[in-house]
Amino acid sequence: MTPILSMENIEKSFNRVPVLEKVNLTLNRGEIVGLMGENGAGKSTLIKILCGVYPKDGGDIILDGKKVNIKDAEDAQKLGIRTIYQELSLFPTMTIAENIFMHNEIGYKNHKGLIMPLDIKGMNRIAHKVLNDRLSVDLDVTRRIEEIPLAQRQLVEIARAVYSDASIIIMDEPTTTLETKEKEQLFKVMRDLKAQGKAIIFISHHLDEVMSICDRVVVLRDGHNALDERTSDINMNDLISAMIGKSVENQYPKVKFELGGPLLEIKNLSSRKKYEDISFTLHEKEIIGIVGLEGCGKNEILRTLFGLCPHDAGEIVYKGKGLRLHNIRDAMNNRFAFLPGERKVEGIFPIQSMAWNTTIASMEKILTNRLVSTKKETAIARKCVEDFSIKVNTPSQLISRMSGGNQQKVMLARWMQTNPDILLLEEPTRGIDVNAKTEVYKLITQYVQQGKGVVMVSSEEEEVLGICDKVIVVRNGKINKVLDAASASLEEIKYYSVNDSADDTEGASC
Ligand SMILES: Nc1ncnc2c1ncn2[C@@H]1O[C@H](COP(=O)(O)OP(=O)(O)OP(=O)(O)O)[C@@H](O)[C@H]1O
Repeated sequence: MTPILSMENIEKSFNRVPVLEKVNLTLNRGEIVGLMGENGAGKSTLIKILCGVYPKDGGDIILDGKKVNIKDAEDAQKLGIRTIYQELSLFPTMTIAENIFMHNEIGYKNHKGLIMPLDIKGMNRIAHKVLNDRLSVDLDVTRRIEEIPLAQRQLVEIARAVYSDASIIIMDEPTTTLETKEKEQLFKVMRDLKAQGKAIIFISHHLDEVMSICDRVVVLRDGHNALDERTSDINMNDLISAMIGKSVENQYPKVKFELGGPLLEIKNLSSRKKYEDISFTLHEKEIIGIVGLEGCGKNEILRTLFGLCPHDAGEIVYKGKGLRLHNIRDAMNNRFAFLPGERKVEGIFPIQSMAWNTTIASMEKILTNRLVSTKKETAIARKCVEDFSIKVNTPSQLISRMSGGNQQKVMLARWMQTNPDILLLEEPTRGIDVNAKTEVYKLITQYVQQGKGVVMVSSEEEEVLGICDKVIVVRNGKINKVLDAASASLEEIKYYSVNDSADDTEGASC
């Protein structure tokens, strides 16, 4: 059978630095192929070439047996290639139906060929049918995108691809912001699309997801093909070895330190409609994880500690003294640091260099006579490149031209540079590959060893159990359960995320 897609010997360099060297990727109808590799391995670049974002320097793209020349994104769409990026491209103030029909509107053409007026009823009916019949999803298509949760927005993007009759659908880390139940729904939709003969490329750093949903996996390493195998013929260790050239002995290098005195005491903290009566103590050398379903209030609790979310009752006591955190400046003056989860929106300064982004929170270190010393800035950036294994051509490279995972490492390096006493982390390893995750865990461990404290919010329950001392499960804005990470299980975290601890039954193993 002729593959629907065959990318052969694809080559690409940026500023004469090779990023892809003779890379091959094939895809068959009704097949889901996982595309994996370390941060900076070249996955997004390969996909962007397929979608017409970047021109290739060499090699061929063959669709259904015919060589094609994809000049731009419009070309790719005409050829039936659609990408669903993490940052969705929907119009928030328009309805689900209007988004599905964007650029494909139906209605009555006027004498200039413009579609006026639109057949709103007809579009609503068809949009509902696409969602219902093709994706088995029941949504009110007259709702605006801004009114629906992220997971549903992703389904709308997929519906748009399906309606435009895409035969190749590329999903770039689609599960990063999804909860377990939403992931299951997405996987069901992917299986349905596969049964309809669609071909899917699934990019993910989650080995378990790739092993469970993909038929085949292609691994890139440093811009070369490192593995192309059916998932049924390999195991996770094979995948890790192909990605990083060695196996990971212990993904969570947790060291249990004897805790010091109280560093931060949170007493009956409340913020109207967000969370209520939150109390816990963070000790020196302690890592606390806060978990719970999306919207439970966990992020707002963390953000309050960095002056980003106001609270209207309760107390924050830091090293024995009551603290007022009105804004970020207050928090930074008290040596608090915060790594936001939405890297692209709140983290990076895209038009600045990697070095600039690394040092922006610790400017005092790079000043000479009150002027920025580029020499000092570069020296710090170079040290961070080494300490955090950051892949970048030079520290002067624009951060927006770095791979997603490497941008995340720069964010962490930025805040570590401030030498904080308390590190507040929101989804610290989002978009980071398996090897880099372990490096980040090691860095966090070394950091708390110096008597510092970490509070982190993460939707990756394994990581919370793997590196935290204590796990606080928040449900409906309240602390529902506090678990000892050393003895708790994933099932307990999931259970207390959706069930009140007051209703504990024998089914809950706690
Ligand atoms: N526009 C660009 N200009 C210069 N270099 C670039 C550009 N885009 C990507 N690169 C470089 O190409 C390499 C591969 O990046 P790419 O984004 O393809 O990696 P990736 O495998 O998708 O990584 P991640 O898992 O972190 O998203 C990186 O070293 C990156 O810095």
